[in-house]
Amino acid sequence: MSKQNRTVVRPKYLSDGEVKREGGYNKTIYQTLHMAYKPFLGRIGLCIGLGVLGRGLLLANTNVIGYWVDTLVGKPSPLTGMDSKQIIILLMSMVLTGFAMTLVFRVGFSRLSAKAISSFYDEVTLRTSRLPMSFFDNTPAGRIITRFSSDYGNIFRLFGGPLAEFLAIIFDLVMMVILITIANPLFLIFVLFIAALNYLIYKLNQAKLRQARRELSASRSPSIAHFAETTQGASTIRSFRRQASFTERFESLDRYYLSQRLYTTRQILSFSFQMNSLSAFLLLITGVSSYFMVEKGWASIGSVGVAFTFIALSGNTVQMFFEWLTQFEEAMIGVERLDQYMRMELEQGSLLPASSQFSTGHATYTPTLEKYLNHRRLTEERCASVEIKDLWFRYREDLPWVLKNLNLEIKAGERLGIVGRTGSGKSSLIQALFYLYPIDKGHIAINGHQPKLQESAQGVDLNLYRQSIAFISQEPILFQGTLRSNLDIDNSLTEEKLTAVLRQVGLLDWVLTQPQGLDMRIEERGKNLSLGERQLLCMARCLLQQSPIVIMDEATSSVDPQSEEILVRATEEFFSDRTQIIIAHRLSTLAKCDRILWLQSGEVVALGPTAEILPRFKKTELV
Ligand SMILES: Nc1ncnc2c1ncn2[C@@H]1O[C@H](COP(=O)(O)OP(=O)(O)OP(=O)(O)O)[C@@H](O)[C@H]1O
Repeated sequence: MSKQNRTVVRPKYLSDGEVKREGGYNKTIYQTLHMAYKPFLGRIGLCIGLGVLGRGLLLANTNVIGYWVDTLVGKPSPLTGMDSKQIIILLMSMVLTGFAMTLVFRVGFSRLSAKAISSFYDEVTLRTSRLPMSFFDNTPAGRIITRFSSDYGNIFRLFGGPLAEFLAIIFDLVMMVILITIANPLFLIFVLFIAALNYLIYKLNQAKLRQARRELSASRSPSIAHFAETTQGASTIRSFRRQASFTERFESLDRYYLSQRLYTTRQILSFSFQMNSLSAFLLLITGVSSYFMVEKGWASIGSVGVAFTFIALSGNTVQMFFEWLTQFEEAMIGVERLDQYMRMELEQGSLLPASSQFSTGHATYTPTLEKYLNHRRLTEERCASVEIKDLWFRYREDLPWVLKNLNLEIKAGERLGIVGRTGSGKSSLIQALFYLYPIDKGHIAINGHQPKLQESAQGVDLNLYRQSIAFISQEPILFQGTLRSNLDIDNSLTEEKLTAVLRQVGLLDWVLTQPQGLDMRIEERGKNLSLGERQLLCMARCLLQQSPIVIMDEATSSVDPQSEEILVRATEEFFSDRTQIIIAHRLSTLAKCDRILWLQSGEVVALGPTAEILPRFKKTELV
């Protein structure tokens, strides 16, 4: 397909923005593969040794048969003096030993390689889950999914097993060169000539093939991203009857992907055709030359038989080698794309767990520190104070400030309500409290502790800091799994404790009516539960977390009056000994707050006792 043709298919609203690399691979991928295979190098070396020997024994049969032919026509050979029975036994033993060695190599190598490449996947996951929030804001989910599914699929399809096949082909080629040379060194010239021509054809195609595969990988994610977005918004799309435009967009993106696939397939076919033609041509030359070599007495019939068999076989093997090489390239492009995620800078203050094996320059916990932190809390008190000092906050350097010079102290055990019109910065203040985005100016501290965001800075561990805040968000977040796993994330709580908390939030009767009780299945994002049930479950999870600070972001906006009452009670009773920060659109929920913070365009309009600020806010904003 011509370049022009391919541009026509490209959809006009392809907005995925995948970065397409050109030229050679990123050098870091070799380091990455080395780190993945390092723990297995000894055993892999042993498997490879067995593989080479095994293939050698299987192929050397041809040489033994060649010597046998020479013996039969009366020429001296290494087998002179052996009878047919002994030669057959020798051949059989070589085949059986070679077969057993090849089997051990294939099975052993494939298992080790699969383990090595899975460790790479784990390491990428460890780092990707710790990337800054801005990465997730700016990267469509489909693009991330493609890297972890399609790209990783390409890697595993080769490194997870068939790489042994590819290596076996390489062993065959090496052994063939050795065995041809043993049969008659003159044939080495043919072998080198064949190898050079094959290499030339490969080089002529390599850049085009590599680029086609890269483009193919990059063209997959826009349609997957669009698909994911469509399934998430299916009910909205139906209610606005926008199915047609979504389908059209999907088809357009999919056509783009298919055109890339077609283009790549054509490149591979053209390459295969060139290799096939070359093999046929070379076989003809070798056949004719061998005839003249025997005629001139430069080679025995047996050695010509051996060399001709190998050269005919090597034509196929070389072709297979280059076909595998293109698959290898596809896998390497996958490694390159995942490696890119693995090398990204982590969120400020985030450290890799001590179990991380790859050294990529990211800060990592020591096992002692990790163990120590597992049993630590920021404070053993039931509540904690929050200090916000000269805080300026924005989501990215190129975006405007959303919180401007905020100064505020929330006392331990205080209940603070936050009000403000939509877009005034209420939720952003919560993001800032968690340090989810870098804070360039000012700081926030809990009980006087700021998180340690740089290695050289002072402060407490970021996770320890975050654990001291529990959050009930606008949209209750539940995960696929059981009810129990959603409440007890690290599986450390007793049944009694879980039941007691469910009773507190008024959900126990409902749970008991479920056939599987606490083990009932929760679907993706809790979509098999009502919004109110989801919110109450999040409330229960929050209670179990026992954090000294509890944040509720519009927690009462979408539950029925009865559930709202439970939530209001929960705020007043269950969390009464905690520091509470409440953002509620129903101002009745805020009536029991000690103080109200009134925000407008990211600035403080007023901060004071509820009885004073709430009526002022109502008068100004709700008239
Ligand atoms: N992830 C983000 N990236 C960039 N800008 C954002 C992001 N989230 C919010 N903003 C911007 O920050 C400003 C404050 O938004 P915020 O969500 O804090 O308002 P809010 O007071 O909580 O509004 P609401 O009551 O509607 O939830 C808005 O202008 C919004 O566009």
